[in-house]
Amino acid sequence: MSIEVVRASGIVIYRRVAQQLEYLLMQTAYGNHHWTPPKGHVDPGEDDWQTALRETQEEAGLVNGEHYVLDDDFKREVKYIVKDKPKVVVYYLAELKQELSSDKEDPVKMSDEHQAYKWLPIDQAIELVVFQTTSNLLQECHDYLSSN
Ligand SMILES: Nc1ncnc2c1ncn2[C@@H]1O[C@H](COP(=O)(O)OP(=O)(O)OP(=O)(O)OP(=O)(O)OC[C@H]2O[C@@H](n3cnc4c(N)ncnc43)[C@H](O)[C@@H]2O)[C@@H](O)[C@H]1O
Repeated sequence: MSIEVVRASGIVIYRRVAQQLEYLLMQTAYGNHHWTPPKGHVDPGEDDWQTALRETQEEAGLVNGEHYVLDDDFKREVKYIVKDKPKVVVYYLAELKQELSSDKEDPVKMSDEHQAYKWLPIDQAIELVVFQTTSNLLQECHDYLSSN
């Protein structure tokens, strides 16, 4: 018998403010109000890439090309257990366009699924997400961007 794996996908979006990288985190309006990058379940007939773009638009109001530029080379998986089922979240990486990278021009528009969002430097972002696997993902993004 095969084990059912819950699959989701999303995008780690960062912006550059005064030479510093800030990462977008969103807080759920439900459950334990945890913080993650925009992401969601892969719907039937979708691939990870389509889901990531759709969920980012639905949850943050951000559109590929209009608001952010995706990194072609970065793709990582975060794995954990939710309600006894394994879950895999595929994350892509994207930079918010420079002309939108200030609080004044901030284009993020939340849906009802979230109650707050923040752009945070890496140390604060890692502290807020709490979960080790998601913290590791953010650190990996940061190391990748710092070395490029
Ligand atoms: N409790 C609830 N009450 C009401 N409606 C709810 C609900 N949970 C989900 N929904 C509904 O489901 C929809 C979400 O669908 P989607 O938006 O499509 O999917 P998702 O981001 O993957 O959902 P979720 O927030 O549950 O996932 P996560 O893995 O972060 O989180 C799932 C669990 O894993 C935990 N978790 C997150 N990241 C983790 C990690 N890295 N390691 C271990 N646990 C982690 C979270 O704290 C959380 O407990 C919402 O519209 C909402 O209506």
